[in-house]
Amino acid sequence: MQSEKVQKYIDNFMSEVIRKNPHEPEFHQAVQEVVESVAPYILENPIYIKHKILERMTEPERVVSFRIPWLDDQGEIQINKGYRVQMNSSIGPYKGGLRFHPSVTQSVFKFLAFEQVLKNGLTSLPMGGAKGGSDFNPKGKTDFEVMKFCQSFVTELQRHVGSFTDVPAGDIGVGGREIGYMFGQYKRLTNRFVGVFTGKGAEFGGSLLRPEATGYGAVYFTQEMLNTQDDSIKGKTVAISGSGNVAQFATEKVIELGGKVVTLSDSSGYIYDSEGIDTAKLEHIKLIKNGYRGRISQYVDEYPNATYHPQEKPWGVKCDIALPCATQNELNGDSAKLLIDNGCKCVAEGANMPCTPEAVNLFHEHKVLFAPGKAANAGGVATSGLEMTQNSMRISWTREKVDDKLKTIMQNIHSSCVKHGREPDGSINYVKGANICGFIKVANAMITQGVV
Ligand SMILES: NC(=O)C1=CN([C@@H]2O[C@H](COP(=O)(O)OP(=O)(O)OC[C@H]3O[C@@H](n4cnc5c(N)ncnc54)[C@H](OP(=O)(O)O)[C@@H]3O)[C@@H](O)[C@H]2O)C=CC1
Ligand SMILES: O=C(O)CCC(=O)C(=O)O
Repeated sequence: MQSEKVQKYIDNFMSEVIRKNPHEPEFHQAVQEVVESVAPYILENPIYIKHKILERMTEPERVVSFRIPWLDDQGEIQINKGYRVQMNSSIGPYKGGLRFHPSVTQSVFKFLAFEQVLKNGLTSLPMGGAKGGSDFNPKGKTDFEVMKFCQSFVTELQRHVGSFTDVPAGDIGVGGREIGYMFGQYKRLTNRFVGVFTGKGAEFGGSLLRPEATGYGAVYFTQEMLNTQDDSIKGKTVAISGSGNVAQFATEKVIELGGKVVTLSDSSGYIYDSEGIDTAKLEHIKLIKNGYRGRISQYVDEYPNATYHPQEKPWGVKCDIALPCATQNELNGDSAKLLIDNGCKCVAEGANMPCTPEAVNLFHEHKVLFAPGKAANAGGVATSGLEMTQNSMRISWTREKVDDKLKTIMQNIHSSCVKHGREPDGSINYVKGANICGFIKVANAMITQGVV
């Protein structure tokens, strides 16, 4: 419960954000959460009010949107819409992923870019925040069509990015295949072999462990949260949503640490395997999703003891830990109630903003350990930062070295959340901790750089 003065500040601020950014519900949601966390801190430190930091932080430095024409395999012209939201460059070049999914809007990219600014601030690496992508749907497209689309996308995007300007990476619908095509086209257009994308193939400058980093990092963060209660992942039952990059590698790390993953999902439904998804089963899922680009339902063809639940989410199963790793707002208040009633004690967001505000409030109310995405999934962008470092130095670190650095970064983010998120009753509000810590880093850089 906020004081009357703080609540008034939040309400006034949000009504202005909504007035200036109409019809952008995801962006409003992301800003509201941050403002609620930082408002008391800002009111105690009026320098941030004088410099209008929050007003500037919620206005993107630049938004570009553009046409992407390309020819499909039938020779027909297709037209998609492209975006890049360059939100904040006060602590480094813009940095953040590209999403290819038919559901994207400017609101989605603004929320993702805003989250990215604070997340990147938490990593302690010099990266500003951006996000972008297209309403292109890679599902059902041939490799050749994906390549032609990526080439057209980069033909416009290349004007706005660069290794000292803006360094995109992957997100939903964008993995190693797409980054390879985009890197190739950028090199061809500019005649420069530079680290303008991260998540590249290891043969041409990609960091070892970048594909694994978001999922592994989310599990390292979960482990840190459990450590505060003298607990661990070993022996725990874990429900995971999604079956893409983040979900696959979160599953891999949970298995390695002795936990039992019982669910994975995609946008069509979820699978439940009461015996647990072991390494061999996970390899089969990787083949289905990355090799055939198939559906998670195909898992039960190979493992008939498991069950498939079409059009449902996995949050009704009994578990100790939940890792939502698919997309925004996939876990609502009703799902949170189910998880709490079934004894779930820890939730860490592998995806960006997968839990609705109602769900987050319930987790806090019931003292469920809850990690927001900007802290828990920061391992991906942090390892992208490590890829940028390796590219600048023209060297390649071993997998072990990158993993050590990733672990340390996740531990440091956890400590920062504890520092700023400790409540009077001793519990840790990781949302508050992450938001205040990310805010301070970016805000102080903005003040130092003047009114820009
Ligand atoms: N990749 C990275 O390094 C990082 C990713 N993230 C976040 O993690 C999340 C997952 O990204 P990533 O694993 O890379 O993406 P992928 O494209 O590899 O996988 C996405 C997964 O989520 C499912 N999904 C997508 N949209 C929906 C939807 N509307 N409803 C239900 N399921 C959906 C997909 O199912 P289907 O196959 O049916 O589409 C797929 O299983 C995103 O929120 C992303 O922003 C955060 C930090 C870094
Ligand atoms: O690696 C990156 O630059 C971006 C990762 C990303 O998109 C995210 O953290 O949401």
